[in-house]
Amino acid sequence: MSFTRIPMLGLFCARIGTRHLQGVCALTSPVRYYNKIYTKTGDKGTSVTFTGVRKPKDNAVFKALGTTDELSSAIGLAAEFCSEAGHPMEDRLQIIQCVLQDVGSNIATPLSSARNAHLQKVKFNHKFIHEMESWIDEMTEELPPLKNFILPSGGKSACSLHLARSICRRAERSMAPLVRDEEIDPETLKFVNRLSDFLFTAARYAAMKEGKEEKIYRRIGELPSQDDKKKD
Ligand SMILES: Nc1ncnc2c1ncn2[C@@H]1O[C@H](COP(=O)(O)OP(=O)(O)OP(=O)(O)O)[C@@H](O)[C@H]1O
Repeated sequence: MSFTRIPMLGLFCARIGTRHLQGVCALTSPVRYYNKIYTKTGDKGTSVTFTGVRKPKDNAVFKALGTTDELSSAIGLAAEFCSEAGHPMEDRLQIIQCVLQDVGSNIATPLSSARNAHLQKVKFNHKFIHEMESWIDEMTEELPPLKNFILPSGGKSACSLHLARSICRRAERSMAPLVRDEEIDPETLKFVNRLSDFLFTAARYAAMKEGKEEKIYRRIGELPSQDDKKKD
C-alpha cells in the first residue's frame, strides 16, 4: 500500500480517507511517501494534532477523534446490515460517514493552535445538516406515531442503527468540552446531535420496512414473570 505521509499529522490522513488526503494533505508540505502503516511515534501514549501539537492520547481531542471514528465504524456495519436487508439507506449512510471524516478533521485541528492555512482546509460545511433534517422528515412521514418508549430492537438493521445512535451520543458528549473551550466549530456538534435523531428514525424505519416488531419499555412488574409463563 502506498499513501501520502505527512510529518506531524501521522497516519490520520491515510486513515480518514481520500477526501482528507485531497483536501488537507495534498497542500501540506513536505510530503513523503512510505509503505509502512506504523511510525512508532505514538508508542509512548501521545499523538499529534493536525496543527502539530503533541498531546497524551487520553486528551479530549483524541477521545473525540476516536469516538467519531468508532461511530463511523458502527455506521459502516449498520450500512452492511441495511444493504443485506435491501434498504436503500446505504448511500445516505456512506455520505454521513464522509461528513464524519470532515468532523474528525475539525476535531484534529484545535483552534487554539490552528493557523489560517489549517482552518481553510478543515472548514466544516454545515449545509449538510439541513439535508439530513429533510431525510429525517421524509422517513418520519411514513412512520407510525411514537406512543411508547422504544427499546433498541426491531431486527439486525434496526439494532445496528440503534447501536450507532448510542455511540453517536457518546461522540456528542466527547465533543461538547471542545466546543465549550472554543476549540472546534460548534456546527460539528449540531451535526452529531442531528445525526443521533437521524439514526433513531432510520432504525425505526428499517424495523417498519422489515416488518419487525419494535419492543417497547414496560415497568418490570408489568412484564409476564417466568412463573406466569410456566402457568400458560
Ligand atoms: N488512540 C487514539 N485515539 C484517537 N485518535 C488517535 C489515537 N492515536 C492516534 N490518534 C490520532 O489519529 C492519527 C493517526 O493515528 P496513528 O495511530 O497513526 O498515530 P500514532 O499512534 O501517533 O502513530 P503510530 O501509530 O504511527 O505510532 C494521529 O495522528 C492522531 O491524530
